[in-house]
Amino acid sequence: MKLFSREQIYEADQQTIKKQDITSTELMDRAGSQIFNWMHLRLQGAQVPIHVFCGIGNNGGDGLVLTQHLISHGYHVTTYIVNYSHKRSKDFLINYDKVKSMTKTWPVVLEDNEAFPEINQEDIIVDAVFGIGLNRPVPDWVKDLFIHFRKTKAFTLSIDVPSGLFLDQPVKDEDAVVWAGYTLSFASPKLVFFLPETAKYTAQWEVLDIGLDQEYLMSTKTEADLIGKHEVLPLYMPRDKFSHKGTFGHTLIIGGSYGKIGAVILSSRAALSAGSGLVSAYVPKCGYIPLQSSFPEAMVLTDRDENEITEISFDLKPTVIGMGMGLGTSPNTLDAFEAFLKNNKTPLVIDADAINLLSKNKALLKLLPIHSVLTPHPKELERLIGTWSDDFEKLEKVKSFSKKYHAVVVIKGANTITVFQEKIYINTTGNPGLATAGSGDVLTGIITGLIAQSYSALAAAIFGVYLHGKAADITIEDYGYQSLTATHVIEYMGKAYLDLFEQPQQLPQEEPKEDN
Ligand SMILES: NC(=O)C1=CN([C@@H]2O[C@H](COP(=O)(O)OP(=O)(O)OC[C@H]3O[C@@H](n4cnc5c(N)ncnc54)[C@H](OP(=O)(O)O)[C@@H]3O)[C@@H](O)[C@H]2O)[C@@H](O)CC1
Ligand SMILES: Nc1ncnc2c1ncn2[C@@H]1O[C@H](COP(=O)(O)OP(=O)(O)O)[C@@H](O)[C@H]1O
Ligand SMILES: [K+]
Repeated sequence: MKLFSREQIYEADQQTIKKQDITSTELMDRAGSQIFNWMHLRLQGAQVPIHVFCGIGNNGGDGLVLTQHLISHGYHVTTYIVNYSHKRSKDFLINYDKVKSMTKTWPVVLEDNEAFPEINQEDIIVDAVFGIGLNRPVPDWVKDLFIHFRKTKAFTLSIDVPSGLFLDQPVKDEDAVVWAGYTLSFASPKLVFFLPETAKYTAQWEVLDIGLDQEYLMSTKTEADLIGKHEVLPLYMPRDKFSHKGTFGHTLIIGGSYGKIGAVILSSRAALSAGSGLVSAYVPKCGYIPLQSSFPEAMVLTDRDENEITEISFDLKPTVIGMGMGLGTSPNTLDAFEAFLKNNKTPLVIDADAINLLSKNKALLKLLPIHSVLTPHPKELERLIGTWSDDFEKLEKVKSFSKKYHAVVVIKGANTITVFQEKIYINTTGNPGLATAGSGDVLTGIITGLIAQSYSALAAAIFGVYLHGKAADITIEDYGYQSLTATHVIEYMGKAYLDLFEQPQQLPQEEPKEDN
């Protein structure tokens, strides 16, 4: 799913109005009516007090359309105008007059220095104060209103975006944003719903279809895409009947040190579960027996040293190499890594201590083959690119890094983000069960195993992150969050693949009645 920017959404509005020959008021009607339908389906006329807070722009206008439907369907609704400016939008005014003409109880106008209405925890707040038009910090008294919302603990439904949340700037004051229980967004969810610092402002979100011009939406390229099943299915490569293990490449996993051989076992097993034809592991001597005995499918090569990698030399031609898991960062290992990079031409997936070695010796970055995949968690990323002041700066820095080194960067986290040059891909699978030792090693193995099967580096990163998260999502159905282990993720990879082709469940249909 594309994540449109603010400018693109305004453009989609304009194109829709032009091509469908409708007025902006009609478009607002669609938006407000969709919000109403969503609420009506759930409330079914329940007499819970609903407080609709409308700003003076088009977000407020959406709120006023909603209000009209709520009133005409007999809901217990109170409408407030949050009067932060006198520059009211045309469609706001049209709907303001409509509300006034249909009820004797006119909207309550809230100004600075006025008491806020009493709201109980069981009530519903609809937040239509600011939408995507927010362009400067919210006035102090409006911030106080948002704090009031939070204190009531009432369920808060935000229209389009939680008010006070900028689409392209960090939040400087978390009290100046509405903390939504649910956000109903138009055109697309917004990038900020997925970034670590701003995701918390809406517990859940949903996109409502307001019939925007399909041609514009389809043909417009976005800076960010949300990755779900629909997006990864076209990446999937089916297997030919006459294929053999050589068809699916040879993965080499390089890593491990005394006490950290498990990381290599996890990555190697994950590469095989992802579908790599052959898997070899290159480890210090102490890793030989653990690998051979726990993972019979792998071939094992060893360093001359017992405890750490001191020289990377092997007599095989891998399709791709995944490296860094459990590697350590000793001077001997650094020397081996540098010597290896100077001669290596094989595609690389780089994780953990291999990232740390690169971070300490930035000159080595130039030795990476193009389209290397790096899979840092936030701490590793910080070592690699330096600190950032907010998520937006982080993304910009990663984009620059990706362009400079022609690398694919996988920023691991709750919504793992893959960055390649100017474009970012936000993953939707995965869960907190993955916050467990070794799950990152598994991810590196999966991505490496996909490249072995001739997926491009970018496709392997996007698809690998998706499958890893999906396997974890299926695992928790059996094990719950706490008991999920990295090994489970490997074992559930098959189910993650099968899930790609599972049809959505259909409600059982009634049998046709037989005529007597
Ligand atoms: N396709 C779609 O998605 C559709 C979208 N629609 C809806 O339109 C919404 C966008 O509406 P919008 O452009 O009128 O802006 P909105 O957010 O209501 O703000 C109002 C005005 O407030 C001002 N302002 C800004 N910051 C301020 C501040 N801190 N303190 C004080 N004032 C401030 C600023 O005006 P300014 O004063 O800068 O001239 C701004 O224009 C969108 O989110 C969605 O709900 C649907 O109706 C149709 C289809
Ligand atoms: N809360 C979470 N939600 C979803 N995925 C998560 C969460 N926490 C961690 N993960 C995923 O788990 C993996 C952890 O990787 P990493 O920190 O390298 O672990 P390790 O070094 O133990 O292997 C990453 O793929 C990350 O995206
Ligand atoms: K809003």
